[in-house]
Amino acid sequence: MARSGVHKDRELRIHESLDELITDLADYIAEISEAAVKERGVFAIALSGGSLIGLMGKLCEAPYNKTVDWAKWYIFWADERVVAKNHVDSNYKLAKDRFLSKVPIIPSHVHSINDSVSAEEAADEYEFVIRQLVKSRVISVSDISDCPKFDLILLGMGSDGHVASLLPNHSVLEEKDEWVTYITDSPKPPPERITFTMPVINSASNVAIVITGESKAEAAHLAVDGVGTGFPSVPAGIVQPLKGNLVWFMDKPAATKLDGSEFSK
Ligand SMILES: O=C(O)[C@H](O)[C@@H](O)[C@H](O)[C@H](O)COP(=O)(O)O
Repeated sequence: MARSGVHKDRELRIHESLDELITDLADYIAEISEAAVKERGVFAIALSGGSLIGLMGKLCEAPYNKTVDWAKWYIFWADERVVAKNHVDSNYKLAKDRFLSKVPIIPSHVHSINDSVSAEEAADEYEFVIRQLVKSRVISVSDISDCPKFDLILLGMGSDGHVASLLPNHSVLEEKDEWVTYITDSPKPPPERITFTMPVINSASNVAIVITGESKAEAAHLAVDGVGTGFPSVPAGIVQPLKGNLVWFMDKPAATKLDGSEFSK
């Protein structure tokens, strides 16, 4: 690993190469899955869209395809584009084509959104599904908020610093009451999306933000270094699980603008 350590209270794992990042990410996910299955008998994981899914690809290969207890996995989306499930923009389709169809996850454990209703209805229905699964303890519950406590939420970050579909300078960032909400004006197409709210992300047991490429370097700097400085950070900088762990996975180009010689070289 190029550099790994705590920087401004954040656990950063900055990798020399994408291959190294991909292996570390697979090991990290496999370890959290094993710990959750040992502790709770199940593993509830929320995915995002974008480059993240390709970066998880190693999980479909040996040894992970054999060693991970796939039958205990329950899949959710931290955000989803409100398009048909077979649409090229669908995060479900992306995950299905590149990951879910390659490992023995039980189809009924895959909880995607209803793609035949409006964004608002899809968000409401998705929250209802999550509420049922919290009741049956497939998803744990936070002991400090009334929020669900996912075992792991995986996030990518846009070059504007958004995570899930929580956009900078958007009222969606202020949503505190709902678990799942919606937007209809995403600048990154398609415009209609559902998204976990920040309180849900910050109630997870584990959150990973996976960032690659130089186009993310400025936002990574604002997110990681902007915290505690008194000025509003980008949405990624507001991710800070209240009682969970947060790990930032980066490649070197994404880390080039971080403060401090140790991390920015
Ligand atoms: O559906 C989406 O668009 C996402 O879930 C979004 O939050 C994504 O993770 C980031 O935009 C990063 O995407 P890239 O890694 O492809 O830049």
